[in-house]
Amino acid sequence: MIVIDIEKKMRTYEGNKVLRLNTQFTKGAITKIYGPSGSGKTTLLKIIAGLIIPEMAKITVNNELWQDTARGINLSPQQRKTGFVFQNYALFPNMTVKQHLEYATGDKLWIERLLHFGKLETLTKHKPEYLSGGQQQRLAILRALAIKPQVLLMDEPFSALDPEMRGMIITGLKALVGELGSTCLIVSHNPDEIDTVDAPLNLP
Ligand SMILES: Nc1ncnc2c1ncn2[C@@H]1O[C@H](COP(=O)(O)OP(=O)(O)OP(=O)(O)O)[C@@H](O)[C@H]1O
Repeated sequence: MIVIDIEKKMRTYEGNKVLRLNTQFTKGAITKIYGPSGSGKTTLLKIIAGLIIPEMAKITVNNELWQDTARGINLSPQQRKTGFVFQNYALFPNMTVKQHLEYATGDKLWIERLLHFGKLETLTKHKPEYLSGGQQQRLAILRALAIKPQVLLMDEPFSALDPEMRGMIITGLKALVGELGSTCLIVSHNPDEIDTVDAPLNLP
């Protein structure tokens, strides 16, 4: 579970805006995050991952304090070990599909399972430039899952997938999140994309 209380000034083209949030996200479940462009969806994910430092933050994950600006506590992104699916995938150009996963984990059985889940078993020797957009996006999802993260942060993770593939990935992802007991946040533009048990978070 993530318990979060944050304030972050955002420099937008309309002037300064403050992202304020005091809420919690359930373990073993997916929460969707909506909001107009520029409302701070990506910023929120990066704050949780430790990639953006807010003016005020208290973030607790499964009873472990990750950040408390009042007490000068701030775990590094490496210490937080979140799984992150970036909007632009951020794949390694010189690594094959399999190397991306081996870089994250030594668990060979888990890698096999992920490759099957992401329908990439036949493409293990390919580098990103030889993958389609949808295959690259699936690889980004698998890499994020490879570390069996307590916290899985996904920024528009299904945007390049066709409806059939999207349905399969979402079904598999829900099962994996439940199995790992991860807290998963998904930024989405499409309210109907994925139905979840938890109520969505709507940023103004
Ligand atoms: N490190 C930062 N410090 C201050 N402001 C930032 C920082 N990073 C981004 N911003 C600003 O915060 C605002 C919110 O950006 P963000 O990317 O979180 O929006 P978003 O809701 O994800 O939008 P979109 O749906 O278009 O991806 C933007 O105006 C952006 O310029």
